[in-house]
Amino acid sequence: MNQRVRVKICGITRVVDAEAVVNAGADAIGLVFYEQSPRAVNIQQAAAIAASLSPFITTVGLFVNAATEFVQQVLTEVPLGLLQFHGDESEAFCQQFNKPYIKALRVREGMDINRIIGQYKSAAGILLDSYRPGIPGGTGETFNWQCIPAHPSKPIILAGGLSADNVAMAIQQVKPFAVDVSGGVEQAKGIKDPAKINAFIREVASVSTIQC
Ligand SMILES: O=C(O)c1ccccc1NCC(=O)[C@H](O)[C@H](O)COP(=O)(O)O
Repeated sequence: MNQRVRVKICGITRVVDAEAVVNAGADAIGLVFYEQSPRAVNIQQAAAIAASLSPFITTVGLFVNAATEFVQQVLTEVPLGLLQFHGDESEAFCQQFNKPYIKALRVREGMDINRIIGQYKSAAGILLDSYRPGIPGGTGETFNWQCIPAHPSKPIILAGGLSADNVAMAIQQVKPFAVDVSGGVEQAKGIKDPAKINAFIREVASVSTIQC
């Protein structure tokens, strides 16, 4: 089966950036509900961004070791299509919200990625990101893509240090289901750059037909 590589632009903090993402043809936006992030949004900001989106764009809510009650509160106030757990959450934690979710794994040398994917049988997909001690995500750094198993049991969303300069090479090497970018399409932390978003999506489209 031939499949287009999907694009998620993470760390949207402004309606104007969400509009740029939609106009460029991305599939999903990410809203970071993690206070320590420079890209964090509060519930009011998130609700305004989500309300501004066109149909068929997935709104992804990103959490890092959040309390159950906080995730539930966000879900009652923001229409999220998908949850992204970017901390040390267990499968039991992730699936309790009865929402499709993706689990982020921060890849380290020697990690048995297939084994860990096996611990998240209920996940809709697995996001692979770079590992840097003390920083849960949005590092702007790539990792060794050769660590990624050739035939993972879940759709892979490749993240970590992607930009228009390397995303085509990444897709050709990894053949992911989707790519996820934040820092690589910014002009400043939390502020997206429409020209970089357009360039990123053009590069994805240039190599996007893969054999599944
Ligand atoms: O963006 C953040 O600040 C962040 C903080 C804590 C957990 C995750 C975070 N971001 C996740 C992402 O934006 C992406 O999934 C991914 O990490 C790619 O980021 P980048 O390397 O900047 O493209």
